[in-house]
Amino acid sequence: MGGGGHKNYSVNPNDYKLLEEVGYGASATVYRAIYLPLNEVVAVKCLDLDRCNSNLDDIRREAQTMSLIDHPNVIGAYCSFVVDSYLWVIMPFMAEGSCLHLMKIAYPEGFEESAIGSILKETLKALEYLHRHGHIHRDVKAGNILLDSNGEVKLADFGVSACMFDKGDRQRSRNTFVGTPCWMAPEVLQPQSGYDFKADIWSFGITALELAHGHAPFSKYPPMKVLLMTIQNAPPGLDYDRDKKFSKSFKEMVAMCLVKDQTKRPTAEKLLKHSFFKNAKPPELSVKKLFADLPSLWNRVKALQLKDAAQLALKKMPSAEQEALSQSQYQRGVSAWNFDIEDLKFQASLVQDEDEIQEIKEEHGSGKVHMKKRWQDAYGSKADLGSSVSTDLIISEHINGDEGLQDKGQVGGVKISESDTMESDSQGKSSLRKNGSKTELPPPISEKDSLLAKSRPQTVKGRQTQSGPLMPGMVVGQSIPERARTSERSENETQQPVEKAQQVRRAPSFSGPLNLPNRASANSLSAPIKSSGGFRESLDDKSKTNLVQIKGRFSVTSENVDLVKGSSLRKSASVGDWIFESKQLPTNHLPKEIGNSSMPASILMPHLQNLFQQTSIQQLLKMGSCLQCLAIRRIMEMLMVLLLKGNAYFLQKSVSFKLG
Ligand SMILES: Nc1ncnc2c1ncn2[C@@H]1O[C@H](COP(=O)(O)OP(=O)(O)OP(=O)(O)O)[C@@H](O)[C@H]1O
Repeated sequence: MGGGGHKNYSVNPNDYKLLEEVGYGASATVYRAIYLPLNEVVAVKCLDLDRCNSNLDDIRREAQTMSLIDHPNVIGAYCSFVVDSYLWVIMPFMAEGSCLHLMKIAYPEGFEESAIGSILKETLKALEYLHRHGHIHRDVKAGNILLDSNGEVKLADFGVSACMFDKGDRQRSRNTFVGTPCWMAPEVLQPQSGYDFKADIWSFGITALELAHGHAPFSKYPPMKVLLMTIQNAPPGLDYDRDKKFSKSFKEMVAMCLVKDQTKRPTAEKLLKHSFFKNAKPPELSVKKLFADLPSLWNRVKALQLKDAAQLALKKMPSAEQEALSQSQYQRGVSAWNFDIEDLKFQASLVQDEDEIQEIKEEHGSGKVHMKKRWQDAYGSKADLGSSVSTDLIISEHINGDEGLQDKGQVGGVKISESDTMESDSQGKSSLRKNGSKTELPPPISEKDSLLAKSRPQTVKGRQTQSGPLMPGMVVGQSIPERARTSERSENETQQPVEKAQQVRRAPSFSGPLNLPNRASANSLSAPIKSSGGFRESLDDKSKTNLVQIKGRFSVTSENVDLVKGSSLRKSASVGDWIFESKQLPTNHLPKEIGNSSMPASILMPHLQNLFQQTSIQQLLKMGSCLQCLAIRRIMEMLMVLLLKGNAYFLQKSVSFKLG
């Protein structure tokens, strides 16, 4: 397979010894591992096929695409094969993980410009390569830019993401509205506009801001609000007071990428010639030093998990483990959360009148302090990492050589070794450094340890099924298509052993309302809502007539769907996707009783849904209509009243926005 140079990597899972977990995404867990025949460290991404929204053909096609990728700045796969219900993707191990992880752990306010320049230049080379070969990455973000200890930079998640496989007919037939707006170009969000590789240039510009600030613009807002802001507001840029430190050429480069008219955005090739990149330092000079004093990747990951677990534990809300986690994750702009009252409040506030939008525009443009304050309120400042013992768990030397934090179970049928780690954490430090300043870190406390233990997957012996690689021309084991095609089966059905082993992290379900991984996930701490990834094929069949929009990560339709009844806004099977489902109802007006808050929510809900449905998102987005906004807002307020009265129905349901 591609990306592997001339070495051969076997498709036998027993040839890979899984070591520490180094990353966790919407649908996959990534392990550092040893490829035993060569005694070589590799990364193994265990992609949960049950959480993929794709059939095996899509997966195989993507695997074929991957096999053709060969560029030093694009991470390829050595090989891939199926183990139980997991697709294992074997790839080079990037010892410093993603830029997102690095920022979360040590640079919450972003990197310095020289490092940003180097990282972006390497990423842009990757994009130039992909675009030249006719590919759109569609998921450019700091979380998908991986770093190696020598400063090497690689763009990841091309063709391996579960969501990348989620495309084509299946996507269409679901009539869904999927994705996250933060990195998305306006044309991707807007119906009928279509998009091309220039969408990656927009995302690249957003990623530049993400690296500069530690977060993507608007990332504290709920998806719909971000969507509106992306479309209606002036493009974000480096115009805050805090951005004075950045060079003119950096600002100019970002502004070139973040032009709403895609035709006016430069190509990757042209952008590479910009002075900002011409003057960029080699990554070994500017990137390598970023992690010089940091603990090993897996210990950073553990620290992030601990931090999230601690926050979860300290949430006061009763019986709300997931809810609490969702809150915490939501505030961090992550890929998954549950809708509860607070979330609904957020959602309610996302529909703004023009005054509000104007206020945000001004706020954004002028970089007023309270924007920053709000950001800090939501995310915490850099001091979060170490300042609050009660709420934040931090890396400390105690994490190194810790008390069994590693999984000692089996994943995908192969035992994860604790003792066979290739290198001990000799780099472990008792403090973290951020931009030269040190943050002293308290030791973990027992409560946190116990939380972590709780979040560990159970040790379950998994069945080993080596089913062959997903390679061009190769036949995948017979059981796999069946498995892949039944990926939406009920969770009540018999689970595979591996699923059981990981069920603690599999709260996202196919059958229920929006859920969260009820495990502190280092990745989900910071990862934005996962895009569905994959290429949306151009729509040429008649079935698209009800589609409001499908290209890109968003697919908005007005067509009736009968997916998960009663749960209309939920995560897709791959956790990070938002799905706004549409369900036809008689086009009656709201009943008179709608103002009566004693009316059962179960009765009221369909009418609310219907009303939402009547409000075309397309029109809403295009018009930015005050009237519609106000109408929706009013409905949301009524919904709030009901919710606040403790209607359990709503508390357990994902809120439904019928916008299609
Ligand atoms: N080759 C690798 N070497 C080291 N770490 C990796 C590698 N690939 C992925 N990771 C880590 O694992 C994390 C999750 O991987 P990945 O993003 O591919 O999974 P995902 O399910 O697609 O996640 P997401 O939902 O964030 O896109 C990454 O953010 C990164 O930190």
